[in-house]
Parts: sequence; structure tokens; C-alpha cells
Amino acid sequence: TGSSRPQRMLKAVQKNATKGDPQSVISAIDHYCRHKEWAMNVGDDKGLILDSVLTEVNPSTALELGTYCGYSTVRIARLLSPGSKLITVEFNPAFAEVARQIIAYAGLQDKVTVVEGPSGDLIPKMKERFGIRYFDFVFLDHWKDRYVPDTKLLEDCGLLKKGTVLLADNVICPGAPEYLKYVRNSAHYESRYYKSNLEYTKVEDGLEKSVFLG
Ligand SMILES: Nc1ncnc2c1ncn2CCCCCNC(=O)c1cc(-c2ccc(F)cc2)cc(O)c1O
Ligand SMILES: [Mg+2]
Repeated sequence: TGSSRPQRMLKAVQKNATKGDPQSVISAIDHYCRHKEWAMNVGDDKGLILDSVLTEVNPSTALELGTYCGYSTVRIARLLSPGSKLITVEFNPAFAEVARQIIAYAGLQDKVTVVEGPSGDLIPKMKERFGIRYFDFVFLDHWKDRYVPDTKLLEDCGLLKKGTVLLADNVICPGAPEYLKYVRNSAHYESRYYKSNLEYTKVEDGLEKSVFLG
């Protein structure tokens, strides 16, 4: 059988990026997805917002839900301070395998742990498996109807602390209306919408940043 879109994306990275240079990996993926074939990476427009929120938070421990090919994983890991860790959870083994290779190509494998499985099963195991007390930053980019249940799960598992920042992708397109209702109406979050556009398109999308107030 032929190659998959993630495998073609990996080939584009190996062909056009410089090993050990995260920015060149990001640029190679953006170029490929803008000019060759669209893919559901957070992309360069929303990526700049992700970068700015990350730089502000400077997390010691970060969680990403929904790795896909590792584009946002590389964007996050390249900005982490020495000794900081990123755990990224991916449901699809084929996506996880491509992501590990793209993360390694960028030279960021020592900062990132790619974990395979459904987020709902893995979140309750974060403390025992990875010695995580809490997360300073969470990037939600997986199934949009998992944003609310997984946010509640993170609260119930004591994985959020006062000041933890949740950043959710796609709150407009494909949309996460229940999630927006949840974080905007909860006294436990201070929420703000960052307007942008759907990766590689002119369609509106945006990121919702929600600070956990404890
Ligand atoms: N650990 C876990 N647990 C549960 N589910 C898990 C998981 N790990 C992964 N998944 C399963 C997520 C599958 C991908 C989620 N992302 C998306 O579905 C997504 C779709 C679009 C899109 C927009 C307009 C269109 F016309 C078409 C598609 C854009 C995006 O930026 C998206 O992030
Ligand atoms: Mg997304």
C-alpha cells in the first residue's frame, strides 16, 4: 500500500529540514502543509500564539493531548527551559510513530515523552507512571468532545495547580462549544479567546487560554 499523509510529512522533514534544528522542522512542515497537502497541525498562525503563551508560562511540566505528527510537540519542546518535561498523549499508534521520528529529528527527544493510548485512561496514571505532581501547562488538541471530560479528569486527579494554563486548539473550527461554555462559566477558570485562523487557511479559528484559579 502507499504511504500515509503523516509518512509523507516525515519525508518532507527529512528532505527539507536540518537535523537538530527545531525551527527548520517547523518550517518544513508548514511549507509542506501549505503548498502540498493540508494537515491538522496547529500551524504557523496559531503557532505564534502558542509560542507566546508558552514563553509567558515557561512550564516545568507540560501536557499535550493529541500529538498527531508532533508539530505542536516540537513547537512546545523547543521553548522549554533545561530540565523541563513535556508529556504528549496520542491515541493512534501510526501517528505516534511518525511523531517520535519528527521529535527525534528536531533533537528534542530528551524533553518529550510520547505516550500512546486514550487520554481518559492515561490521565489518571500520570502521577504513578511519570511522577507528575501537577502540570503547569496543558495543550488540548485531541478529540474536541474530549476537552470537557478530560479537563474535569485533570481537576479530579489533582493534576492542576493554581495558575496552571490550559490552551485549547480549534475552539471555533471544528469547534468545542461545550468546552467554551465550561471554562467561560466556571468560577475556577479565567478564560480568554485568541482569534486566529484554521491552519493554512483563511477560515476563522482560535485558541482559548484558561487559567485555573484553584
Ligand atoms: N490521547 C487521545 N485520546 C483521545 N483521542 C485522541 C487522543 N489522541 C488523538 N486523539 C484523536 C484526535 C484526532 C485528531 C484531533 N484533532 C482534530 O480532529 C482536528 C481537526 C481539524 C480539522 C479542521 C477542519 C476540517 F475541515 C477538518 C479537520 C483541525 C485541527 O486542528 C484538529 O486538531
Ligand atoms: Mg488542532
